[in-house]
Amino acid sequence: MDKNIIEYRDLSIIHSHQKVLENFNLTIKKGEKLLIRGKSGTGKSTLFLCLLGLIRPSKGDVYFDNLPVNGNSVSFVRTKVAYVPQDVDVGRDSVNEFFDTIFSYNAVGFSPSFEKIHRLFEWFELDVSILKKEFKSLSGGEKQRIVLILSLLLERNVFLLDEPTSSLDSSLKSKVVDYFVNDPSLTVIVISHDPQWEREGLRVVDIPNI
Ligand SMILES: Nc1ncnc2c1ncn2[C@@H]1O[C@H](COP(=O)(O)OP(=O)(O)OP(=O)(O)O)[C@@H](O)[C@H]1O
Repeated sequence: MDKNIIEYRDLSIIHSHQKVLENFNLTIKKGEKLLIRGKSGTGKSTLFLCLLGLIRPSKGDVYFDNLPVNGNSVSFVRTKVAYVPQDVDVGRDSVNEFFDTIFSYNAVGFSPSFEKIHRLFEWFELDVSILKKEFKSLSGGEKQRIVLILSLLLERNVFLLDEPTSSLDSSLKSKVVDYFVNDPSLTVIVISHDPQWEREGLRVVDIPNI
């Protein structure tokens, strides 16, 4: 576990004249598990969006697998990273249609097996009948688990999880944390205020107020 997978070098972000991050440095090694904490508005989600090329830094660079994230590398980065945002809106689609849409993209290039879908539904305590329901009609906790399952079905090794357990009860939180923390092949960066993520071996990074 000694190869750097993500590096924020001297990153500064200014959103509409407001300084959000200033000279921020962070190096993440392959297989590491990181918990990002900090007050609301300190720029935690912005760190994820910079890595995905959705926000351009005002100063500094982000590197993924030693490549600077820019117009040439961003599609590569997006095929390697699974991003779970705080809120997901998929219109009126059923869960099945939502999955079909994601797996129809050329950048994904495969469909998950039914066994894998069923195994994950079982692990996260969801009934497969939910596949037929409108995503919009699900409870907050069901939606969170569906999006986490989707991120795992993508078979990527780097996970950016933005408050992924905020709507789950304690026992489900623990299952989600177990799943992501116990697999040494995964690099996991989670933004959460939930103490359940504070596991041994997980590095805590506090984003300062500026
Ligand atoms: N596209 C944008 N344009 C202008 N301001 C933005 C933009 N995106 C984010 N911001 C501002 O940048 C700051 C940091 O936002 P960010 O979402 O990264 O914070 P956060 O630490 O993840 O917050 P929270 O814990 O509340 O989710 C906030 O003040 C936000 O309003």
